Amino acid sequence: MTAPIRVEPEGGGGLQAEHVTVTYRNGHTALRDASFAIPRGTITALVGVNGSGKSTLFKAIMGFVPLAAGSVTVLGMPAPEALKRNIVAYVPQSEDVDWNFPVLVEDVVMMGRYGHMNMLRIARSRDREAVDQALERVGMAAFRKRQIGELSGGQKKRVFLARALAQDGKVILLDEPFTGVDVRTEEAIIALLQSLRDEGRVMLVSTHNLGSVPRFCDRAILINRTVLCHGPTADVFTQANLEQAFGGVLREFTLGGADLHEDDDRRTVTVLTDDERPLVIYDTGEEKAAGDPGERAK
Ligand SMILES: Nc1ncnc2c1ncn2[C@@H]1O[C@H](COP(=O)(O)OP(=O)(O)OP(=O)(O)O)[C@@H](O)[C@H]1O
Repeated sequence: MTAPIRVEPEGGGGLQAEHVTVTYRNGHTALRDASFAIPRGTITALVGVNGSGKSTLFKAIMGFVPLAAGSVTVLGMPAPEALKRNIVAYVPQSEDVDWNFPVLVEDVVMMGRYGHMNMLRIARSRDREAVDQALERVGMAAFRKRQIGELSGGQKKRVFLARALAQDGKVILLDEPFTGVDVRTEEAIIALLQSLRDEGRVMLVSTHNLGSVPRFCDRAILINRTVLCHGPTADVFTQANLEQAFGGVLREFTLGGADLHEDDDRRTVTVLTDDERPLVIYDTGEEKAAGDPGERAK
């Protein structure tokens, strides 16, 4: 793979990683020299093949795994400081959660308030209000007395989103929030993320739903054990960049000519998919000027 890019700091002081390297205890380096910068008030997609280091990046930002090198800056402060101030919320992948743990939905959401409480963790009225509002906002208020393990996959995702809302995270990391959810729930989650963006929060969302990314993400990061390319979605989400990031893993087919038209129309439709919702690229058939391929690896 190509060498990582040099990142110019961008305005807004949102979330910035500089030369981040993560090596697990077994000696495996899952991320090497990964750098990117995301401004405030944006939704950024984190996209890459299985094992490319998406979850590792989230865990590194959250301080769950140590950085072997590099640094992460959150809203202009070092990540450990931002974590101490409860600014970063994390919605983990479903596989990373023990659903058999006997806990009510409202208790899960209250966990988002722990960082705002004292050592005894006694909830005050503002904590309870935050939980109520968060449950309302994700449409799960009616389920608050249910055991978390009794919910469907999409409902569980919404509860964990509510926990992040109750925490009032200014930076929200979501690890595959759309996996296993139906289209309606996906739409509801996207609408929620958009309203959080409009409040000026920073969202980093890992996803395999390539088709949804251009629709709701302002920016994208392509990752494969380092950051290959990052920037505005329109610059990053090109066929060439995605093919580089996914190699042979991506399914791709292009329809044109007699497959698509009964005349000599030169337009084509290309479908790229990582086996979730596909990205569809319409080619007008006109000669394209050489575009700026995002802020990509040189
Ligand atoms: N605790 C760990 N110890 C050692 N290696 C690990 C550990 N967790 C993950 N890895 C390895 O690090 C690499 C990156 O894993 P990671 O979970 O970050 O990938 P991912 O991009 O989130 O993948 P997916 O799309 O499948 O969720 C993989 O090769 C994985 O096997």
